[in-house]
Amino acid sequence: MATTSRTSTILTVATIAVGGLAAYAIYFDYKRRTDGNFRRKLRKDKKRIVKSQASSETSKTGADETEANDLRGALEKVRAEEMPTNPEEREKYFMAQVSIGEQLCAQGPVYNLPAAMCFYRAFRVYPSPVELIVIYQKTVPEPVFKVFSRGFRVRLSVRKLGYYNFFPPKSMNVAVENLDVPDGTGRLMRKKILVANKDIAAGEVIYKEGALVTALDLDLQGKGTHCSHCLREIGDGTALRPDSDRLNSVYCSNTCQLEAKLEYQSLLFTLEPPLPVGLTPDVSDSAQEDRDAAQKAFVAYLNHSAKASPELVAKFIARQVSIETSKMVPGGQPVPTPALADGGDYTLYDHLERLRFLEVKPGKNEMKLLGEVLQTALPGLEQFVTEERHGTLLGKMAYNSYGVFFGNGRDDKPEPKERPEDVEKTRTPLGTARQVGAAFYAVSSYISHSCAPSARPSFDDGNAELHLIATRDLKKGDEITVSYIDVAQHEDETTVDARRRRRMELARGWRFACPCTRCAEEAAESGQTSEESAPRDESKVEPTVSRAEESDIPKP
Ligand SMILES: C[S@@+](CC[C@H](N)C(=O)[O-])C[C@H]1O[C@@H](n2cnc3c(N)ncnc32)[C@H](O)[C@@H]1O
Repeated sequence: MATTSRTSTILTVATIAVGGLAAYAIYFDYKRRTDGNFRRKLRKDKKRIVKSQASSETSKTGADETEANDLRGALEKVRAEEMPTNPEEREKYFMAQVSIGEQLCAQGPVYNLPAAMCFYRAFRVYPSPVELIVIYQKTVPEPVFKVFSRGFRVRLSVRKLGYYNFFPPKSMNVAVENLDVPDGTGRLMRKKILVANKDIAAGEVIYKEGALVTALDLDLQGKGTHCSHCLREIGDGTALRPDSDRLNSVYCSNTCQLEAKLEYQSLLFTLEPPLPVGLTPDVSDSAQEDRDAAQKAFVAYLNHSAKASPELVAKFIARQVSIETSKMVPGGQPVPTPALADGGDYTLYDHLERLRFLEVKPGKNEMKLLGEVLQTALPGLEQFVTEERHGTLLGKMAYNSYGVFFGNGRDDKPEPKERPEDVEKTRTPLGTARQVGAAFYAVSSYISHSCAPSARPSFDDGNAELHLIATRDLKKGDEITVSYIDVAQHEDETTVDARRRRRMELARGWRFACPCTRCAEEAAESGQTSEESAPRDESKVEPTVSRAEESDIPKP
């Protein structure tokens, strides 16, 4: 592949990783509108195909319907076929299918569907589906590519609707269920809850879950007391301090240093090649200077904001890009990829897409500063971090993150300068003030709050891996809850005070009125009948998710 074409493929794969597979269509459209070479190539392909097809173009009446049925039938057939399992056979199969597909393309429009199915078979065994679509888009004749894309869209919707059949992995002993609850305006909103999928005894570990991204509290960054990647406490003088790291990161081990480098650090906070060896486009000295300046400005912003969510967003984007692009290097160093589903070919973006969030207003210039870090590392990547996407990502990180704490937590965290309602909150049963950092988890994000929770997060390995422990015996199907806040009644509080404090913190951080039995019982005991200033639940899901998920919620 020529260098420029290779570079643009890498970039497209990276941008799709950020936006999800569905964003591919938007990218395609963008390229068509803006890229002269791309348009010329399409026109050329089109002419060639139109010429070969003109002779056999007949009446189209009823053709669409027949085509759709034929396509569905053909996809079903391919899905039922066995796929080779070992890598060499898969490669041979891939080459054979592409070659037959190419031959069929030359045979005229009657063969468009069989040709597209060959490309679809090849697609099923290719390790980086995103990359292959980009290549197909550039090389497969347009009419055949159209049939393939239609099939691909069918596959996307099947994939979308089937997500919870694969996620979370059965080995985690939990499942996601729907719960339709009043939203405070007379309508129902669909919440997701986590339930046990087997009986679990009090004290047992329900599951262990690794963080998708972490952010050490900014006042601890660079101190050498905690690992910037896994958040582990580090013994005196044993911290590894890589040179020229803009964030001042330190690591507890070579493993953490390498993981961080592969997942996000190279792209965001160093001048090292942002992508695996062999994929990084050449960069000039002046571009490196721009990169340096952009990273310094972003880090200055992070330190000033003292919030974890902007850092979590940046690391999440970088990790997606690293995972997807690393698949393009056969035999290269694999970027650690979390096993979050029992098959189903889901990307990191799929695990984020369905999560509920509150809208947040990013800090001034935040998106621009992040965009410049991305743009100076991989020019073009920034175009996918639109204002809307950035706001959504930020909302999801801020709303779903857990605080990581060890033992009883720290007690030396600086007092926040913001107003109480603006202080960033993570789910921490000891209170956010006691965490050493924040971390984002795909499965644990689904756990609802209760003031008398059925489980608690614990970090017993001394790092950011979350161990979920049952606080009482659970039966299969029971809801798993944790406390998002400190729910203990403190010595200086009456029951009424403690209840009020809990409800205030939940309203500030997550904007919902806790309906748990403890809140209800305590209200009844103290003779409170009406709810004091219950906030309307303003949390939401992305429109693509609500359209699919909420269409079957009963209307009032
Ligand atoms: C971080 S999300 C947890 C996952 C969420 N249950 C979902 O539907 O995706 C937090 C949101 O879940 C809902 N939630 C959590 N605990 C709740 C509870 N005890 N009662 C009602 N809603 C709750 C609220 O909408 C809250 O803002």
